[in-house]
Amino acid sequence: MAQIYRPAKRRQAPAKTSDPTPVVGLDHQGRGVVRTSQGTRFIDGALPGDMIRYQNDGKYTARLIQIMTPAEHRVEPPCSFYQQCGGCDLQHLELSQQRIHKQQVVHELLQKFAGTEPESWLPPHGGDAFGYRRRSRLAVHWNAKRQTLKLGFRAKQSKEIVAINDCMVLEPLLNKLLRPLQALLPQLTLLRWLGHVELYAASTPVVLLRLSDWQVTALNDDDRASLAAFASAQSVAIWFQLDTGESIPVVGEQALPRYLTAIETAAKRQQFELPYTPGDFIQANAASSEWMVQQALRWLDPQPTDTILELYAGTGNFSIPIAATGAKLVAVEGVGRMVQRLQENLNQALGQGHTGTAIQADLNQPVVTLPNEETRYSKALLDPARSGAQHAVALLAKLQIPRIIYVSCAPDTLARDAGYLHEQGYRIKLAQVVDMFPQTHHIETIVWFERES
Ligand SMILES: C[S@@+](CC[C@H](N)C(=O)[O-])C[C@H]1O[C@@H](n2cnc3c(N)ncnc32)[C@H](O)[C@@H]1O
Repeated sequence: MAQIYRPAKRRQAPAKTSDPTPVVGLDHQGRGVVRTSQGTRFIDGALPGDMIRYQNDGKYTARLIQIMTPAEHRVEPPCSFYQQCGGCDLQHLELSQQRIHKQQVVHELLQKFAGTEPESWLPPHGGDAFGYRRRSRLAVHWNAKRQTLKLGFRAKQSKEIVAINDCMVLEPLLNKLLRPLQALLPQLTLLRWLGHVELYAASTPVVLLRLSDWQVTALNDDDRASLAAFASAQSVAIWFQLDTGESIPVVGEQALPRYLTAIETAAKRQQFELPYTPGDFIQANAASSEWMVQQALRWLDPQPTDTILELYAGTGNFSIPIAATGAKLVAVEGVGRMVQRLQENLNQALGQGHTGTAIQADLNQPVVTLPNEETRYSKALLDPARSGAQHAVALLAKLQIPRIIYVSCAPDTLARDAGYLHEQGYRIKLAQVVDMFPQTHHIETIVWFERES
């Protein structure tokens, strides 16, 4: 009989637990940093000032095994899901220190990757520590064999779903929907097409069910009755989102929900209610967003003589307050249906004779053509997604726009883009962190660039 050579399976040596090691930093993803003769390691849950033991679990990462001496600003995380849920990864750090840390991260990334730093910082702006999220996406997993449902958030560093029935950062109105939703979903035939659930709490609360491979005509009477009973008991509207990206109201209030934006000057405050389609972007934290819009507008200082270019405009959170000052506005957004909504919002909020134009363009393309290419813009505001605005900042620099207000939700891409603007002759006059996502490592920053003449 032929003998087949089989190499002995290599046994992985069990990971070694480190000696007691001091944590010396906190990175922009909220991970503690240790430095040893073998290199740097990033460790979830560790804080600068902790003395810890850890085990390596990746090329640059390690797992926290024991906190031998806790850092001065370490606190007991109040959420019972903290150990498993990947959501609020800075709950173990005192809130005021979270904000100091966020500013420090942006400062260091700007120094390191942009080779520049702001001439001044304003202290971080903070709002409510909990109960602030008015928009959230919940992952769903239905185990048909066991007939069990998981509705919640992804676990730390994993695709696993942690079932959550109480989330401390959700607006209470949304938090109270979690248990009833966990009871509702297993009753629905359409559960097998359900990809995820989104919750919105701006005007009418909305539950959006994201369905894959599904036809509206397939909604059966039992499902419709269950959804209607839920919508009525919980005072919510239920919407479906289809593969096309289109969202449709199914039961409950059929009109579009609305979010608020405003412009405030010493003389007056003007508030606008902007319709939006569930599934499209709205800022997650209503109070911080409203504050941020005011701050960005104070720095932008729109005047009726200005022509302002706004990039990544969404449905008008900044655009409507800017155009309300009488400044001429060209607002660019990538998603076609949001551009349409933005133009309608401008028309409805500001009435006849306003000077706001919404246009569609993919700002991730290296070349973006704006209408009336000869237009001289006096100021610009941009608010990109996490991937930043690599090509868009090149456009702004090419147009030689004297003042740029950059609203960023990702400090690493902000630093990259700031580096480019710095090379093109811009300085950072002022910066401020807005704590839009307390308890998490996510960092929102407003940065004011001025072009050296
Ligand atoms: C962070 S949101 C800001 C929206 C708006 N400023 C607000 O406060 O509601 C980013 C916006 O950029 C849009 N966007 C993302 N990628 C884009 C692209 N490649 N080109 C143009 N717009 C894009 C998104 O649709 C979204 O509306």
